[in-house]
Amino acid sequence: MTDTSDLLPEGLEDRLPASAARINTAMRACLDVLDNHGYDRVRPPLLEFEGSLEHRMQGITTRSMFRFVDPASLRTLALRSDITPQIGRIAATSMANAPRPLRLAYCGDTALIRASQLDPARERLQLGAELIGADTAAAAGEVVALAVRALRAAGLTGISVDFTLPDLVDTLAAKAMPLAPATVEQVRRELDTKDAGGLKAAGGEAYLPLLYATGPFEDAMAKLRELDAGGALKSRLEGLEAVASRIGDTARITLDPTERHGFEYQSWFGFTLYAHGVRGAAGRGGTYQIGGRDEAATGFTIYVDAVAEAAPQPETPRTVYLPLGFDASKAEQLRSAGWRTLEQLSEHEDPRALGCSHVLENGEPAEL
Ligand SMILES: N[C@@H](Cc1c[nH]c[nH+]1)C(=O)O
Repeated sequence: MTDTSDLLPEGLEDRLPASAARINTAMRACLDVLDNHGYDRVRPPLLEFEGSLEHRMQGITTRSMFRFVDPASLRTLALRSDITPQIGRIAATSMANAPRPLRLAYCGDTALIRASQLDPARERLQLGAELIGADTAAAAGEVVALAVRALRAAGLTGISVDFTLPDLVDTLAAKAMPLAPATVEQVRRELDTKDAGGLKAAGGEAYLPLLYATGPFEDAMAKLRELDAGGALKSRLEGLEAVASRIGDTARITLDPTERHGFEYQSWFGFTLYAHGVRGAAGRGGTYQIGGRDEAATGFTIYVDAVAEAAPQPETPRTVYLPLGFDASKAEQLRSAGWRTLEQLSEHEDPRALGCSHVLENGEPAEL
């Protein structure tokens, strides 16, 4: 019987060995790719002052974060729900004088008060890279290509990248397709729900073609180009072309120019990563502005738990049982040759039940 005090809160779970091993394998594969591409790992803390998480980037609210008063400082702390704003803080403060572009990588747990219906988990392992000091098409291209490489290294297949233009409505509403400030949000909402009738009723008739400029990249781009009277989107569309050419055929590309779910702070460019077998998104990224220093940046975050679930099962390592009185130097030799060892502690152990595939016999591993 489980004592109720042993239960975990909703959306939180223990990762037992098989699941932890999958996560570890995926995490290592992705981190190696980031390191190989010159991204230096940093480790911001799990919690910090609420204000510093909130003010770093536009559109972040701490409402979805766990918050409490710190008995030491008597100030409100928040548990991070996203690591990117922390990287922004590091770039704007302790690494403000580091040469640009600055390439940083990270991996750590995040927590959310309220999960979504699609993904009930309230603890999520984020892993990512941020390229600080550039939000050009070249920077975005590097970042998207890197994200795709990381997912491939984790063993994922059928990778696709869905591009979006998070500030599209604002850009168009400013001049090319003017909207009264009061109707901008309404138009955005109708575009979110892809409701043509609602869009017209809200006074956003001019925005109707945006509803249809979605799908496979080239087709959707052709429609967007048609719409771009006056060239308000010219530089953005060229940017998208450049990013797409960088990805080549390593991933399928689609475009949904008005998608803004999950893009609270991204500016001209955003993307969502999908892959075969991954429930929901495998990751997300885009360009953004770091507050305080007002510096442009581009980056991505991979949602490791989701990725690990879909990644191929890591190979079961060969484990050799070391019976009482074994030769320590032989055991050391086996470990350096890639074996996993397990020492006998007492009589009457069952090496097979303990996960061993071999036993050390006459100085050599013998199959069990
Ligand atoms: N941290 C963002 C994605 C991102 C990273 N860099 C820029 N955007 C997320 O998890 O949705």
